[in-house]
Amino acid sequence: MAGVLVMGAGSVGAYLGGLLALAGVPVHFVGRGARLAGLREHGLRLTDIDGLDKHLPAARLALHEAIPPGLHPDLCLLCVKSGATAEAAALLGRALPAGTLVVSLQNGLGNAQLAREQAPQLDWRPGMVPFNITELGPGHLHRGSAGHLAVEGWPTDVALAALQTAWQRVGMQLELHGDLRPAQWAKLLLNLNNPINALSGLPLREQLLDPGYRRCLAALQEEALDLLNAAHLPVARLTPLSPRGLLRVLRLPTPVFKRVAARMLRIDAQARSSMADDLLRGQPTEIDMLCGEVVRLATRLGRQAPRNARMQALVQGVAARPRHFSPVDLCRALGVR
Ligand SMILES: NC(=O)C1=CN([C@@H]2O[C@H](COP(=O)(O)OP(=O)(O)OC[C@H]3O[C@@H](n4cnc5c(N)ncnc54)[C@H](OP(=O)(O)O)[C@@H]3O)[C@@H](O)[C@H]2O)C=CC1
Ligand SMILES: CC(C)(CO)C(=O)C(=O)O
Repeated sequence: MAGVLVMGAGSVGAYLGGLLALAGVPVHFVGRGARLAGLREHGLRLTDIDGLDKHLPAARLALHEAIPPGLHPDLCLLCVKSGATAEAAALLGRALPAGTLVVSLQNGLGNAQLAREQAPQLDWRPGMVPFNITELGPGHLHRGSAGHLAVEGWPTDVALAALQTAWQRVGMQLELHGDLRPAQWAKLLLNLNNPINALSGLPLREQLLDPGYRRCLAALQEEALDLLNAAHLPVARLTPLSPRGLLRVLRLPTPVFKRVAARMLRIDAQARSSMADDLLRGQPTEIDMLCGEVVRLATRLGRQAPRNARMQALVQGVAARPRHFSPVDLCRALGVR
């Protein structure tokens, strides 16, 4: 590949761009603040749950505070949080040649469309990152769970085919989907755990081992699944269990859950959701793109999503006045038995 631009060199951008750099692709990273400073001082260390441990010294990284003028990348990876999408998309629209393919590797369903509205001349594609990436120290990104990346596209998309080949060289699988929405909804269902994880104050694995938090997750997912069913919107299967099967498994007693969901629990002991990271850093959360999307779906159907709406309000409240919710407190707040 001639080159890739990473817009937003945070957890996802630095990790996935770093893998491309390891595969020999010229990568330009645009970042800011402490994250960029960390990369400049320490370079990039990439580790994962399967034993990867690679270091790219800062001298080998093309790090920028703004998109370098005159850049003609094969494609761009948009890796900013949802609240920064509109601004980043407008900057990309001014800097990149018309027709450049830009993949949104962001959670939720609405980011690619939001970006398209800012810069319609670029070729925006939604993407999906199924695994967790955490910054373990300045410049040190760690993948703490597993899965295949997915992007909306076809094998005839030359830039995507090259991206697929480059990532494959370093063990990262990318699937192309003609319509990504079923996979995006499936990912959103899993992301309904993000606010629970953030409010629990616990690492993901420990939080999922608590039956009260799991009942809250099952309640949020069930509400969303009933609405998706009513709207005739298909949901992809991202895990060995179907989305409905997962509801039953989440409600099992913990010793049985541990056995049945062994693959789902293959998460690093320290990994937290990206929303937990946001709350810890005092940054805006993506709750509107997750529970908010479920509430909007309910409104479109003339129905309600009271539990997702309540969760949205809880996260907004905690962002203003930090606190943690015990499983009992959270079940009570969401009206879950
Ligand atoms: N982390 C994870 O495990 C996963 C995350 N995701 C999704 O991926 C997306 C990115 O998440 P994540 O990597 O965790 O986010 P991070 O906050 O770690 O990274 C985003 C980075 O982009 C920077 N940024 C934002 N706007 C600009 C700009 N205009 N110019 C330069 N830099 C900019 C941010 O700076 P600043 O902080 O100053 O705003 C930040 O450093 C989100 O939608 C998230 O939900 C999906 C799956 C897993
Ligand atoms: C991988 C997962 C589901 C949980 O870490 C995530 O998408 C996130 O943290 O935003």
